[in-house]
Amino acid sequence: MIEYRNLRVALLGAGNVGAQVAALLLEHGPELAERVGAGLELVGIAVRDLDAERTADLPRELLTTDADSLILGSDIVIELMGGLEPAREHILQALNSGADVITGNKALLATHGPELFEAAEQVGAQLYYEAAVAGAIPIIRPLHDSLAGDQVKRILGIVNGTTNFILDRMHTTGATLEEALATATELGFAETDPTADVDGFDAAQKAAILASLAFHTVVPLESVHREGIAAITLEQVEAATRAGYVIKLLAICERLTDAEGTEGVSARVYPALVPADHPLAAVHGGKNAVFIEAEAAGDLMFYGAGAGGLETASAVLGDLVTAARRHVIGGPGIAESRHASLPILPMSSITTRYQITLAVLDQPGVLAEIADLFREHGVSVETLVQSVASGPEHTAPTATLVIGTHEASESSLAATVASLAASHVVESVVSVLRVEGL
Ligand SMILES: NC(=O)C1=CN([C@@H]2O[C@H](COP(=O)(O)OP(=O)(O)OC[C@H]3O[C@@H](n4cnc5c(N)ncnc54)[C@H](OP(=O)(O)O)[C@@H]3O)[C@@H](O)[C@H]2O)C=CC1
Ligand SMILES: N[C@@H](CC=O)C(=O)O
Repeated sequence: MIEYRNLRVALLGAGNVGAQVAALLLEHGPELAERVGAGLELVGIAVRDLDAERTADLPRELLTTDADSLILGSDIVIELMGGLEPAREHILQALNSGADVITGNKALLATHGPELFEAAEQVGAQLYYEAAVAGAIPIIRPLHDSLAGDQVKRILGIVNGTTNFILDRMHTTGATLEEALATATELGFAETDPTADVDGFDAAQKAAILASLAFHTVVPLESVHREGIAAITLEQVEAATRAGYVIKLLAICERLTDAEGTEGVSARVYPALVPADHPLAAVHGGKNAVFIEAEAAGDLMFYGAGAGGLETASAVLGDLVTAARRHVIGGPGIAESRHASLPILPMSSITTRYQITLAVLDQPGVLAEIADLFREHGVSVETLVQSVASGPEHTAPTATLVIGTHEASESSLAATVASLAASHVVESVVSVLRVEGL
């Protein structure tokens, strides 16, 4: 028996995700009302173009281009427009009018999160964002609530479906990056501007959100080290496979102590070699997975669809039910806890393992010379594989060396690579990849 008045829900955006949210809400409205204890009335859907094709059949009379009027008088506003503006303006307008807000907009949260959370706190409203990281996978609520009493040490995640899809296609079918990206776009994984995926911006935004939440500190987007997959070649992918690895774009958020003893936070995104038998290597297609290492809970893994309209709509509707229940039950909003103020450590503070591929002269003394360069910079070599190359492009006999290191600091590794590049026995540094998950 529902006694509470209907809650007015405004939806901003009816694209890949928004259209599915609207369709599910209209289809399952009565069932959701039972779960909430109040009816959920979709009062309108703001779009740019009333005549654009939609991925779901939506009642024409719900569509409007007047987002401002729609927000006025709504209890809950769902922002699925994407981009920074006018999404930021609309969210602030909604919060300031006392509405709770749900968003999947990681770009906005990573850029203007503190301002938005502050605005929510001021008026006692809630800002929910489960869909902003890893699509359908519940990861925000576990970090926000379930692990609130624990100490998160490290998060290692595949958080961008598009790049995982691309790398997976390159590994499994030999497709080029461009071919695989075209398919990811058709499937609705890719951002409107897919360089946001390929160049690691999307993953960096998610890393900033995860690190801020996990370490209760503000981790600005600019502090996230970012490398994308644009430079990853089929040759590197094949070489990784031969060596027993797969290449994955990883987001890593870590609480660590640097060489000077400063405790801080590192958030970074880069393509890394992951051992083929590691669980992350088995994350295929547009799927995402997030590992969390926590002091008391130990290792946790979350896996599922990281992108896609329908899948992401599930996370949005979960937030909607949570927000609506709070309206029915009442009580103040719970402010985001971001007051730890841990320093953000630079990339030079991190340590990991590396795999360096070199084209070198194939002549006596070369190995000794290269070993000396590693020793000089304090980087310990763990494995070395040599293969001899021949062909018209080689004027002198050339060999390829694939060198795996023990754990080394980023700064020592950078110095080693600079010395290798300058060495007369090295024709070129073919690639440097970090190795994670060993
Ligand atoms: N796609 C995915 O798999 C995932 C997406 N997200 C996030 O969810 C959000 C939505 O993504 P997605 O659905 O893919 O985006 P789309 O680009 O497919 O859809 C955006 C929607 O917003 C509308 N819109 C854009 N600007 C305005 C404006 N100024 N005024 C009114 N309406 C506007 C568009 O209207 P019109 O249709 O008329 O052009 C469109 O309906 C983004 O923040 C994205 O990062 C999060 C997780 C996964
Ligand atoms: N473009 C994103 C969509 C979800 O956040 C991705 O590929 O993961």
